[in-house]
Amino acid sequence: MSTRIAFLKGHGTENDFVIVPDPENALDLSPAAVAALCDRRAGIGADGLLHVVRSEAHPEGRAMADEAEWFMDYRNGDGSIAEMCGNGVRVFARYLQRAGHVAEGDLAVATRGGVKTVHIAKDGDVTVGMGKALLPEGDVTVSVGERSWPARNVNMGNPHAVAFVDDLAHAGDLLAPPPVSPASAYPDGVNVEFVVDRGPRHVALRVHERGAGETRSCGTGACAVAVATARRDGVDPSVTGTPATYTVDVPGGTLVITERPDGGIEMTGPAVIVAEGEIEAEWLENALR
Ligand SMILES: N[C@@H](CCC[C@H](N)C(=O)O)C(=O)O
Repeated sequence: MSTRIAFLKGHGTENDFVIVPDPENALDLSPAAVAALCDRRAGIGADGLLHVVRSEAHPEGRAMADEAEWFMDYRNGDGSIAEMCGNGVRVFARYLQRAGHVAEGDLAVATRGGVKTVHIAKDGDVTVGMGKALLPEGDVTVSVGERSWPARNVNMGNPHAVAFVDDLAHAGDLLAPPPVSPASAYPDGVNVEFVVDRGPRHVALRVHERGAGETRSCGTGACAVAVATARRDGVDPSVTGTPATYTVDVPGGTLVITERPDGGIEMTGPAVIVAEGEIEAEWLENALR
């Protein structure tokens, strides 16, 4: 490991990330190292970490290298691995553009959830083709204290439970993961979204993310919410043949989600780089002691 490690800090609707460019996959980013970097008091602080690696250089990216030059090795803030991060992939693309690796326009990014197509627009927004939602059968219940709600199980490459509530305050302080039952529906843990209506095809959410706690936004969560809301409303683009667009307010901004008749979901929102710097290798070594 070199004595200093370059990093950037970025966010998408305030879902924030430490970005670590490492094209040749030379760094040993253990779960403990990721958790130390994402620590908001003793580290840089973030909901998650975007390890930027050439697909060819990463064992989980290699099979996608013909389609996508870059692999998003996404880690949650507690060091755990996740399949996908919708805000992360947009910030990842913004980093690649800023670093001169790609131009505005379309690019493909390899993720554990498959290859995603990203469009970097001139106006600053970034759109990602998230693929299709899976809606596993079976009843799921989300609880907070004395209250509980039926929830929709939605898989966006990663697992979500979407509960419609009367008031977002009913989600409580979200300092701990809200219990979801049956636990067997989510053997690898779950991201939980609480949703209220704001208007026609317009909702707002709060989210408790697996591996990160309550965050200001979750892109895969916003897509899960858009699909769950559409089905609740009797809207299914594969039946009507018409795309359905939902506006999803998150605590950190707004995301616009469109589901097409072929089931493909696109998400648009801002992606911002706010700082860059160097990590002291000595600090990291001490943090891991
Ligand atoms: N914030 C992300 C989701 C990150 C992964 C999630 N915590 C999980 O463990 O599945 C997003 O924008 O999608």
